[in-house]
Amino acid sequence: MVFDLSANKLLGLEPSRSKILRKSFFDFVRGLISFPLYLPGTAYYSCMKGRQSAMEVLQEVLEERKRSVQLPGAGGGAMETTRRHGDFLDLVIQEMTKEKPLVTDRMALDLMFVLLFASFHTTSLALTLAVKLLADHPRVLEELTVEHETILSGRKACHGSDGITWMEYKSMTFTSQVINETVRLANIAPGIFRKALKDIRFKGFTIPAGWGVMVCPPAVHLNPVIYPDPLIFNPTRFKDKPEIDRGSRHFMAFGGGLRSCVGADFSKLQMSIFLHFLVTRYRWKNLWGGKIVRNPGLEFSDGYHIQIRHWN
Ligand code: HEM
Repeated sequence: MVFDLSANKLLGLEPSRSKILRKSFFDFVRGLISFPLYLPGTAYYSCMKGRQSAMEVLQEVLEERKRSVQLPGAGGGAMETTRRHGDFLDLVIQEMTKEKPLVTDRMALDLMFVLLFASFHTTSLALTLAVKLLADHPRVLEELTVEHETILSGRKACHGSDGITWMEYKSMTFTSQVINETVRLANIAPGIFRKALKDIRFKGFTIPAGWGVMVCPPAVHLNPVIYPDPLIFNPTRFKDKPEIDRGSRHFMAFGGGLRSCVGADFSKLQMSIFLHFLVTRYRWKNLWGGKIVRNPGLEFSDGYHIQIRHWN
């Protein structure tokens, strides 16, 4: 679901076409952090093959879209004369068809690849974990449901529309705590990379200029000094902590600083909408699976299967 939505909003792909791409991305993700042995049968090999076939599909999509626009010099001003699809690729093509484009074909392909990867693998994992944690913590589910039922009754009293408004989204304070607590425990990015631009003194050690530094978010998010009982799912620990929205030394699920996640706000919105409909319309119970492993990223080794039914 998350992949199809991302593929549609970014590249305008219909589900039938994004299915092919999804398979390649799954192969890519499976071997993303693996021993780099390029031999058939290894995780690394399937990762490289997955990337290759995803890039082939993306190349086709890019070529098709380029053919559908009028290039400068071919008469007329690029995008103005062509059909807009209302997706992110429109903007990329718009830049590529300028007289002096900043984006080359290669950059466009890498951009499409990285955005698809960054948007689906992360949010879908976080949502899966959220569904599991809520099923395992009925009191949290109850409080979350109350927040969303209150939104529904307020809406009925006012305008009766079905869509979530921005004000309603902004009123989802407990939902935001649930999301923060879920991504703290999920540690979807097990490592964040930076480069030391100058010598850095740290606790008696020097990190020389030019060295790569791997920041390890789980070491922060599971530190009992910062988060007492760190393995317990307790969304209220994020009550009254608005500063974590920008990322901090103590909360870096979406990274921090200049290179922090560009999709964080989008992803939180997407998760809030998902949770709104989930808790107001459905109930579910665990069937099997749900075993969490770290490889080193979050994985459900035997999947996570639930039975879901209409509730309201
Ligand atoms: C639960 C959802 C998500 C999580 C946990 C997550 C986490 C992260 C983390 C930890 C980083 C590294 C930040 C750093 O180095 O400081 C990152 C970077 C990035 N994320 Fe996300 N992300 C999520 C969703 C998304 C979505 C939905 C998109 C796109 C629509 C996205 C696009 C990106 C991009 C492009 C970068 C690279 C930013 C840069 O290097 O300047 N992410 N994300």
